[in-house]
Amino acid sequence: MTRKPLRLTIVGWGAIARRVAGLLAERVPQDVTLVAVGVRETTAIGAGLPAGAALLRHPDALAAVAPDMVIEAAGRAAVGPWGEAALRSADTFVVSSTSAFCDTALHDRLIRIAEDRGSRIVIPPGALGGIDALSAAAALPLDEVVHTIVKPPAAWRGTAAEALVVLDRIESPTAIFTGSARAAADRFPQNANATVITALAGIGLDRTRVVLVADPQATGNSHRLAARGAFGTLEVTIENRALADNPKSSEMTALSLARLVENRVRTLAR
Ligand SMILES: NC(=O)C1=CN([C@@H]2O[C@H](COP(=O)(O)OP(=O)(O)OC[C@H]3O[C@@H](n4cnc5c(N)ncnc54)[C@H](O)[C@@H]3O)[C@@H](O)[C@H]2O)C=CC1
Ligand SMILES: O=C([O-])CC(=O)C(=O)O
Repeated sequence: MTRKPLRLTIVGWGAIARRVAGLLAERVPQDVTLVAVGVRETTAIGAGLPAGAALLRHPDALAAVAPDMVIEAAGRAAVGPWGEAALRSADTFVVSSTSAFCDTALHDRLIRIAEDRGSRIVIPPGALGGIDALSAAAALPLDEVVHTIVKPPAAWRGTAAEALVVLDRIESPTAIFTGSARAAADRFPQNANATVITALAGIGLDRTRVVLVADPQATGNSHRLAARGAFGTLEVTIENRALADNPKSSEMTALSLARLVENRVRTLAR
């Protein structure tokens, strides 16, 4: 029996969205159709929108394209409106801007809609490695989870870090934040989404400890997860290359999203 191509919509058309669309077009062209791209009403779209993909300027337009899966790769503000519409019209809503889940009311509202409609919210591993192990380990008590993110100063430009340190002048690794995952993702929504992934997989937003570091010697974005509990201990470090179009976001985030979609259409998921 032949499977019908997966009808995919991506919300956002920035560094991650374009990379994911490119990877899927290259790797599984027959199995996935990008039926639409969701943008803000004010967004000017340059060249590069795949042929046949509709441009949606409002979440209400989602129902008409009948997607199977909607991937958000836009920003924290997009998760609520696009998520509500996606969970009503698609079976799966995949969230990249996971900092949105610091808002408990939003989290609960999306869960309620998903339960009502029989749809699912999926949190991909994003920029991280080892999330599968942390999530499995959380079936037993966890004592401690620490997530350290190290990025070059350029990745912290345009964020709350600028009020704390003079990014152009730092000469050695400098901690710009230490605290909970909730506070990290709230203050650094463009740079600390991954801490929410860790928190949701492990011991939650308030118990997960986070350290954010600006390092003038760093050439990419590194994430170190350290966890201790009844399962044993875990230490995973990933040194990610940043995406060419956005130094704040890692290439791995796009690769991981492409894998998630490919696994949905592959006979052997891996
Ligand atoms: N979960 C994870 O591990 C990671 C998550 N991220 C997050 O993923 C998101 C996308 O990242 P990038 O592609 O690198 O960012 P980007 O800035 O390159 O692209 C975002 C695009 O979304 C559009 N956009 C913004 N708000 C929108 C809205 N309300 N509705 C529709 N479109 C909107 C922008 O115009 C832009 O084209 C960001 O929130 C980023 O912080 C990034 C890296 C890792
Ligand atoms: O988690 C985020 O917001 C982005 C990040 O650190 C990465 O892509 O390495």
